[in-house]
Amino acid sequence: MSAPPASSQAPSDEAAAPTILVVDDERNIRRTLDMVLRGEGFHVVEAASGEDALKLLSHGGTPVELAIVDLMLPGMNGLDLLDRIRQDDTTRDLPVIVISGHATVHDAVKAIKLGAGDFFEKPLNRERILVGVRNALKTSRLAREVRNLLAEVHARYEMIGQGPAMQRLFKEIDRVAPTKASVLITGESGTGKELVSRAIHRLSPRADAPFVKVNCAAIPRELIESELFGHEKGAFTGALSRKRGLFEQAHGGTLFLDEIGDMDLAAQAKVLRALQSGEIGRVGSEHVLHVDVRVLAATNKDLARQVAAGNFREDLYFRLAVFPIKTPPLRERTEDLRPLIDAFLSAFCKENGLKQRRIDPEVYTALERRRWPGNVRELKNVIERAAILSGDVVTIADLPEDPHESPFEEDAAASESASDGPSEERITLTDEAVESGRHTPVGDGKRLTLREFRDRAERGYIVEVLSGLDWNISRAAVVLGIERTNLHKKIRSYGIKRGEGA
Ligand SMILES: Nc1ncnc2c1ncn2[C@@H]1O[C@H](COP(=O)(O)OP(=O)(O)OP(=O)(O)O)[C@@H](O)[C@H]1O
Repeated sequence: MSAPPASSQAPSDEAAAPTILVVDDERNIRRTLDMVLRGEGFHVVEAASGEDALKLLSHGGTPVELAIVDLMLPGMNGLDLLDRIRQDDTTRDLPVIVISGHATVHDAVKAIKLGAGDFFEKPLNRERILVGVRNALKTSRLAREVRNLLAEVHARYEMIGQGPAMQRLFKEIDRVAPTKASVLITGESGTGKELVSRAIHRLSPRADAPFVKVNCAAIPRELIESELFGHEKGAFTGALSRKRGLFEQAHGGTLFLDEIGDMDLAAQAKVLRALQSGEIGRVGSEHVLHVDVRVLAATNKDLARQVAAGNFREDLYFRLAVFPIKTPPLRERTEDLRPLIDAFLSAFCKENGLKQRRIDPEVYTALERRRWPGNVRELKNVIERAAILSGDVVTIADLPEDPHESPFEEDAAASESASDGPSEERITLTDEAVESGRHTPVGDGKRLTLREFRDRAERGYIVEVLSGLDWNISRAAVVLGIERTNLHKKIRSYGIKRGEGA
């Protein structure tokens, strides 16, 4: 292979040329790659072993932008090297292409699962190398840009979201934060309403003053007034000393009234008065205190409906909803699932001193199919649990059952109407007969068709696997080697009930 002339897509000058690390113990392969890549204007550094490659990567100097690693290395092999690269914070995102001979295609597949971007088979082909290298560099640059954008967004709002719904939300936060307007944040539980309120405070001119949160649902009705406005010593039984209320504590800053939909009507009247006049009085005191507080409120209830039902004051509703913001449910922004999953997994491992995990791509697909009624909070819990259960790679077997999707409950109706499922009347073989291979008909002496026999055997095996795995569908699907959705279908069509065969 002779060095080709530089092409039009070659990096234009030496300073901008990406550095590519070639790791191979065979000198000829290193020379070939060096010639092909240098010919295209790339900068090449070489290592003859995994150990040398790690030294080179940790050495500093010109940052390596791509590594090409042979899987068959003496000492530390290519898979181990890849694993080490992924475990190190400084090289975790380095794109890696693996080189494999025919004998190691299986390992190459394993390497791709471990995060290798591509693989070159020996003998090496010049065009294949150049296309692979350019693609890997382009993909990694795009990924870096997305990461940087996400990091910027995260630093500003402390929330993750790259899809249009979240971009709209961020814009609304930016608009309203600098003002003193009250904001009513509505949205389903776990969608980030509290995070929105904190972002508004942080991005407001009040950022250095207190942010005080009140959970209106958690304070007993008889205590809410003294909690919000404070009390004098002896104002009521149990008022052993003078106490500042939350409005007073938030003076100059922001008061966040969470679960406002659960505040009773008497307290609502007092909050309204405080908002209208800017004046509050401690319980048991004649004194009037002037407070400068910006109020943010949140609820997962339909407050307009609460107003119509007479459970919420209309005047307070309008006072709070000067600027309404709605946090979108997770099922309407599935494009945010992957960045959320990655961020939760990485943060959880870091916080708990665990080795960073990789994610089997099937995990994303499986989680994208869920409905997430508990929204981001539910997703976070699922990921943290999976991180605890998993090994180096989080797989679908580490995911808990989706509590909102049980095929067993829907079974009764489904199995009654299932036309292609096995008919109870016609199937006469017992499980034992199937297991022992005795295909003798029983009952009316009619022989089973092959399809009926196969269905019966399949049903019995699925029940056995499910009951052995505590009826965990994700794990059973892995053991059976089929998609979860396919297993769901089979459970329905065979009319399998949880607990049967026990
Ligand atoms: N966009 C997001 N990015 C990162 N984490 C998020 C995001 N949205 C929510 N979370 C996380 O999900 C959990 C729930 O968020 P939060 O408490 O703000 O929701 P909420 O809507 O106020 O819930 P509730 O109505 O039950 O009080 C928190 O752990 C929060 O950090």
